[in-house]
Amino acid sequence: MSSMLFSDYSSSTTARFLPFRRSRLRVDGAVFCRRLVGPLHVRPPISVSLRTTLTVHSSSSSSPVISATMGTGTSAKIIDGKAVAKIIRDEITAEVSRMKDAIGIVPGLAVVLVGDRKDSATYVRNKKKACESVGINSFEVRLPEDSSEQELLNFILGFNEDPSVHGILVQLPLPSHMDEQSILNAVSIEKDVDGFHPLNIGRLAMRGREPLFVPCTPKGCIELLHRSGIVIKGKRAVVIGRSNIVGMPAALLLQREDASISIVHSRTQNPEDITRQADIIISAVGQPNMVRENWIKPGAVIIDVGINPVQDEKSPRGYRLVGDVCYEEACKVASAVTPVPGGVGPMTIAMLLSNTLSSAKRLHNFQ
Ligand SMILES: Nc1nc2c(c(=O)[nH]1)N[C@@H](CN(C=O)c1ccc(C(=O)N[C@@H](CCC(=O)O)C(=O)O)cc1)CN2
Repeated sequence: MSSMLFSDYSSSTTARFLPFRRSRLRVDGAVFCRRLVGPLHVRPPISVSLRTTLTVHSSSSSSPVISATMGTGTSAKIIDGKAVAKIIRDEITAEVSRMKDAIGIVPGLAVVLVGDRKDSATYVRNKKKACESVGINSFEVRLPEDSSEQELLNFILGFNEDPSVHGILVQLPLPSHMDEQSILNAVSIEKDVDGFHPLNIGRLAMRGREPLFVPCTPKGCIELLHRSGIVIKGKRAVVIGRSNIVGMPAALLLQREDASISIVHSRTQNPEDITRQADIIISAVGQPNMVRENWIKPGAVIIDVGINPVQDEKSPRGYRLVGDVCYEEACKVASAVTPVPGGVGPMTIAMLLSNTLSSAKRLHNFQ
């Protein structure tokens, strides 16, 4: 019986929250995939001849799914999230301009950053740039780390009332003295472009109810599957991780798409026995290279949400980013894989733009 190596960030954090301040950089090397799962009970990999197939639209020039070029033994298609995100941004640019021409309204996004985490500051900067690139107005508030909850709430309440703001986002994680729940609850459900308000999540969980917004990262995962021609209906899907912002909503979304869902988490016994049955795996735990070849059914589709820094002296930054999934091994056994970086990450921001545009359309009754 193997014990789980990953922690799950079941309150509200996810892989990409962790890196730079809370945890030290993780060290790995040439054989990193092997080292990280040492204590696990490893079973022999399933024969490739048992390979099942999912419908993956192949590498036509217009498809975002392109063939892997990793050499012998590699068969997976690489799902290029950067390319898909660019296509989506172009679509949004056209819609923003159509809306402006028709009714003179420009969508607006307000982003609030508390504290000086470097990674959060980078994400906020990238969101601002992305807004500029599609013609969405952005409003940024930066508050010092020691701000009070009330100061932050005052900005949120102001944006709730501001008609030029159609989306409000509070960059997470918040400093530990702040109560994330009460902050997220304060965002108007109609401007909750992150989709983190409990009413939006509740609606996502209920049959026959529609959330106004779906959280950006899980929405990006599903969008990648759709745009890569991967059929979800009727498939077995496993989500690794049960965070509020990725794992849980990803499972709800897959269920809405008529997949049969299992959720694997830090208390799951023998997770690889469950993941090995999956046609689709979405991993969001923040453990570098945790998912190994023998966790993956031949032909499965792998969506890797983890963005984990590992030490790398050769990189100018001193580290490089790897996913939750051992990419080299997944490429050998899966039918399609998202890379890290360049997979789900860019889709998170594209979905934020998409949610902001939808919000402006809804608030102004523009079809
Ligand atoms: N309020 C929110 N806070 C946070 C969210 C969120 O969706 N809403 N998600 C994450 C961070 N995040 C956006 O905020 C985010 C993380 C990573 C990327 C991305 O494009 N990553 C690149 C790699 C970037 C690099 O080289 O450093 C990639 O994967 O290719 C986009 C957005 C936590 N907080």
